[in-house]
Amino acid sequence: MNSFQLANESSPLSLTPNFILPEHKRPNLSQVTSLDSIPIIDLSYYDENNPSSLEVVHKISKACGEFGFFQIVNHGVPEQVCNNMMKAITSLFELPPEEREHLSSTDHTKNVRLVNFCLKVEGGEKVKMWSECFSHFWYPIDDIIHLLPEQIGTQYREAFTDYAKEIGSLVKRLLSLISIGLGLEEDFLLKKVGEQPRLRAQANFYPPCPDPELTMGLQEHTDFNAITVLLQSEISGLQVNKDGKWISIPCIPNAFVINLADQIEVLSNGRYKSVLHRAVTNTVHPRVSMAMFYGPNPNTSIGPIQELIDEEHPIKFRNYRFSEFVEEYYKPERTGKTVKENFKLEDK
Ligand SMILES: O=C(O)CCC(=O)C(=O)O
Ligand SMILES: [Fe+2]
Repeated sequence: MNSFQLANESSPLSLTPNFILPEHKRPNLSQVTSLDSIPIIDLSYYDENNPSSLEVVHKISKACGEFGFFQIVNHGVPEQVCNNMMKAITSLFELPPEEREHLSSTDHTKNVRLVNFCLKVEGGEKVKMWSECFSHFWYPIDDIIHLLPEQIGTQYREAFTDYAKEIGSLVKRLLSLISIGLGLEEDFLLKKVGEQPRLRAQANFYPPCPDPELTMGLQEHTDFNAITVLLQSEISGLQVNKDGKWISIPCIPNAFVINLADQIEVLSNGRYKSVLHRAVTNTVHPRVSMAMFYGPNPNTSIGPIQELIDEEHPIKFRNYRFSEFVEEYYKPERTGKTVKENFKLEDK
């Protein structure tokens, strides 16, 4: 791919001033470390009939508390299903800009939308991100797949249908491992989050960028759902914040990156973390990723789980309806601050 044109722009992408971040928001790539990394967990060691597999539960629990992120291998999702998904996403972003433009929308409530995100800088102009993202609901898959517009061809529909079914089962397994790790009944989180989940998928495309130091593929954020399963192409770009430092996440063949999102942080009363992460660009290779967000239905009431509140762990967040959180997230005047801070209780 030589040049890429964002769907809502009239000329090929170039590093014009509206993509250039103010200095304090730039990625500062020389400070990023690859020495530390998020844990890699082999799920094939987990067997519910075998107590030694509690080691997997323990590893996940530790990763959730320390990093809020981990990678999983031998997760049981066929390689072919993942490859087909990646190919379909790549083809989608190869559609001519005028075809993608029909999908463009700034309305976050739309079932299907294509967006070029912006960063609202306090006291400044909006800065465009060096990426284009295509998102839509993914549950129940057989009901939503035919709602995708015509230009989303059969390659994407077929690949996505297979992929969504696999990820649906994988998330259920992960939620049960995470529940056990928290000392809860195995189906606790699934019941809480997954009765009638509201799930979005987001395919991200990051074209090569002439100067990755000046721009960002996706600005730092925490995910506001419950848990995210990320599939990335073999080009790295994801970075995770650990104790104020950025760590770059290596690409491992046939692995998924799992991250906890805000609702699990609240439900676990802060024991598990939803941490800041971002995507940076590179000068040579286009990069593709697919984030499958798994979150509660807007009517679900969320708050720290009773069993996880005690003298040593005083309650950290107030109760709310998930729709309230989402509303706060999309407030136009919102700038950098992560939304979960608004639901924190004062330290006593
Ligand atoms: O592309 C990536 O690696 C990160 C994507 C991401 O964080 C998101 O879609 O929320
Ligand atoms: Fe994210």
